[in-house]
Amino acid sequence: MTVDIADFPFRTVIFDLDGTLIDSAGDVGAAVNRVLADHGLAPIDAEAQRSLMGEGGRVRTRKAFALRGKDLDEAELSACVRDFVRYYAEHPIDSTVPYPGVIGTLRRLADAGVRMAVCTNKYEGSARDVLARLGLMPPIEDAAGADSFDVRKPHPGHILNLLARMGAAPGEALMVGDSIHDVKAAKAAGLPVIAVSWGYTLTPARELGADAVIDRFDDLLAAAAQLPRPQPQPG
Ligand SMILES: O=C(O)COP(=O)(O)O
Ligand SMILES: [Mg+2]
Repeated sequence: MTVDIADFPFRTVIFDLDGTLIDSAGDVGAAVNRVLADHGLAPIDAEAQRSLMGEGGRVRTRKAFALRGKDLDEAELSACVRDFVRYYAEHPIDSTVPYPGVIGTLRRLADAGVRMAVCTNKYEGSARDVLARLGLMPPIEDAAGADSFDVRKPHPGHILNLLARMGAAPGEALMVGDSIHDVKAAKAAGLPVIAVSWGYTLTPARELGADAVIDRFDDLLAAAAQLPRPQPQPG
């Protein structure tokens, strides 16, 4: 189905990053495995690494060590997270790529004047670095991470603070993500949400409670066109 971009009903789109715009689990997982190796622990395989995506580096590091039978106290965890961030920064895009259709779709949206930003549980610095290296910033104009505000997904404040920072109206915004954290944050913030089915979620995308699900990034415009149009806010 071809969609006229002029019919795109939202002025702003907030995208989740990992598992939605970019396939990053390989590079993230390699950094996790380096930290485990520093502690004499065996690496975690690719499938398990994918299941650790979506809640950010601190949760991922804690769960990775737990999978290897080691419970870290808060100070040990902080040190391991610092190492993870450093290792990840050394090799952020060795295997990371935007999913098929991302670059073309973002370009079409940007050309139509739609504003776009990323709301991720990655740290903001890591997110900006990866987006810039992949040539996605612009068209992505802002990125908020786990450390940008005092709340993060699934808290709605992660999205709402980002929209406020952009000067964008929540009532005219759409969220797109791959996990239950994205859907919960969007719904609590009052945004319609489209789930993508190729991400890292263990829950099938159609069970996340999103307003629509897409199986290809190229279907984003058509799916958005089917959603109830945002109502202009008075004032
Ligand atoms: O787990 C992460 O580091 C971030 O994941 P997200 O981009 O899907 O929020
Ligand atoms: Mg994600």
